[in-house]
Amino acid sequence: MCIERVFLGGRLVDNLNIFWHNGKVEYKDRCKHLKQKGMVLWFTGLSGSGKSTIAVQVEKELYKKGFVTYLLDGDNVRYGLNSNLGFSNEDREENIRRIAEVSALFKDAGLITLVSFISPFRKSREFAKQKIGSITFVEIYVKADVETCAKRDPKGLYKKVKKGVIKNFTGISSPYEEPENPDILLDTRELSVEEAANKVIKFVLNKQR
Ligand SMILES: Nc1ncnc2c1ncn2[C@@H]1O[C@H](COP(=O)(O)OS(=O)(=O)O)[C@@H](OP(=O)(O)O)[C@H]1O
Ligand SMILES: Nc1ncnc2c1ncn2[C@@H]1O[C@H](COP(=O)(O)OP(=O)(O)O)[C@@H](O)[C@H]1O
Repeated sequence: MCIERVFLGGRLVDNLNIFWHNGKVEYKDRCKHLKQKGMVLWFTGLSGSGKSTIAVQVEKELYKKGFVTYLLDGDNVRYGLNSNLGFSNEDREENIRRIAEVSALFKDAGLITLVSFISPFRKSREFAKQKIGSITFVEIYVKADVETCAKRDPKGLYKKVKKGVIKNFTGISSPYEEPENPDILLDTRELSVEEAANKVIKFVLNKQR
C-alpha cells in the first residue's frame, strides 16, 4: 500500500483511500487539438505595478492571434473561489496554492493561462512552478517600486493604507519577496503597457514554435 501525505482543506493528512485515475486523453492530445501549447504566464508584483493592465493587453493580443486563453485575476478570484481568504500570510499562501492548482488544470486543458496575483512569497511561486512544470511556467515580474505604485493608486488603496484603514498591505506592512531570476522582467517605469505586453507576446510566440 502506498501512503502519501497530501494537503486537504489546508491540512496535511495521510491519503489512504484516494486513487489517481488516468484518462485516455492527455495534455499533448488536447494541445494538438487546440493547435497550441498550454502554458501559464504568471504575473507577480505589487498592487498597482501593472499586472492586470498588462495581462489584459497580452490576453487580448493572443486571442486576436487565434490562441485559446484564460485570465485568472486576484481581485476576481477573491470574489468567488477564494472569497473565504483574507490577507494574512497564511491566507495569501492558501490563495496562491489554490491558484497554482487551478492554473495547472487549465494548462493541462491546453489553455494559455494568464495568472495575475501579487503572489508575494518565493516559496509559493516555487510551489506553483513545481505544480505546473518548469517548462510551461513563465514567471513575469511586473516591477514598480512602492512609491510609483502609490502615485498611480488606481483603486485608492494606498490612500486608505495611509489613513490606516487597510492593514497588512503588500510592500508597506506586509512583505513582497522580489523574484530573483524571473523569465521576463517588465520594468513598468521604463516600458509602456504596449511595450511590456509585446515583450511577453514575443516570448510566448517563441515558446509556441
Ligand atoms: N492588504 C492588502 N494587500 C494587498 N492587496 C490587497 C490588500 N487588501 C486588498 N487588496 C486587493 O487585493 C488584491 C490582491 O489580491 P491577491 O490575491 O493578488 O493577493 S496575494 O497574492 O494573495 O497576496 C489587490 O489587487 P491588485 O491591486 O490587482 O494587486 C488589491 O486590490
Ligand atoms: N507601464 C505601465 N504598465 C502598466 N500599468 C501602467 C504603466 N504605466 C502606468 N500604468 C497604470 O498603472 C495602473 C496599474 O494598475 P493595475 O493594472 O490594476 O495593477 P495591478 O494589477 O498590479 O494592481 C493602471 O492604472 C495603469 O494604467
